[in-house]
Amino acid sequence: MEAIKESELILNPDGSVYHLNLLPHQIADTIITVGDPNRVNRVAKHFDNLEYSVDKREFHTKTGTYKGKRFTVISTGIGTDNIDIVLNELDALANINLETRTPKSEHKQLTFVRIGTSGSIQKSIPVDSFVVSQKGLGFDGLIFYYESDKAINPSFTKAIQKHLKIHPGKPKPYIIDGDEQVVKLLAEGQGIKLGITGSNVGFYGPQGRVLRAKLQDPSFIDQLVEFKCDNEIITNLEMETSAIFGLSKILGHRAAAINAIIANRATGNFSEQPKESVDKLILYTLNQLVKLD
Ligand SMILES: O=P(O)(O)O[C@H]1O[C@H](CO)[C@@H](O)[C@H]1O
Ligand SMILES: O=c1cc[nH]c(=O)[nH]1
Repeated sequence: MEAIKESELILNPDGSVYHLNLLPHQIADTIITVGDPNRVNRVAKHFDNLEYSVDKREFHTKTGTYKGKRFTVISTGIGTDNIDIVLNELDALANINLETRTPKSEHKQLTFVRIGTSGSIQKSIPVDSFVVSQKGLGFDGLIFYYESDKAINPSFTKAIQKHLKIHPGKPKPYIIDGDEQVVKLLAEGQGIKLGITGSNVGFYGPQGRVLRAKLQDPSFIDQLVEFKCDNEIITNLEMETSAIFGLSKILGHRAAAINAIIANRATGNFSEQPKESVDKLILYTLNQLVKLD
């Protein structure tokens, strides 16, 4: 098999992958992703022991065990463009022989779980609640750079493309399923909501926020609120889930996401205790994930 060229799979002088600075033995099979680099320590402080701690740019990584299960927690920074880097480099660590630069003959499936913050678009989902993403709805267009026909949920993607009045200059929206088993496990807790999570390419205009710049389509959030397919609704907006779900499906991994709702866009409220909410979410998620095979 032909080796992947140095310009395509870039390795640092110590053999680690280019942006993450990680070596294959430094990652676990279960990987928690968070947007904020500061959140990595807030997850890893619960570990029984810490094996590795590696930082480069916004990508901070810690690997250790919690209740005997091995976890890696990594910050992705903000946005689906960073997810392209994080998912491809983590997959390379697991599934490419970095010495021969060829894909390994045996596929290793990783499990990705995003622990994030998000804004609810439904009145009925208050701040400080937790939402598990049954599906990711992408406005980013990232997966269309890959062969992704088999990754998308065809009926939901068709339904959202029909429902939304999307300006032709914007990427087409797409919907991807989260991993059924991991989603179910994360949704077990009392009061946890399930829904479709929208991932937008920005925090302000792309999520319908107006400060000074006027929106091309002021009805966008209302259109999202009204969408329903097979009794599933769009619950919340953030900036990474669609790409994590999409690339995981394309690369043969499992993915789920759970978000603390810190803003309610329908009522205009912001959480009075976002840090406490996220810390509660972290502990809940770790305790659920130790039950995973
Ligand atoms: O809190 P994190 O995980 O960063 O997630 C949300 O917060 C950031 C925006 O403030 C975006 O990354 C969004 O997805
Ligand atoms: O409304 C919100 C809150 C957190 N993160 C987002 O991307 N949007």
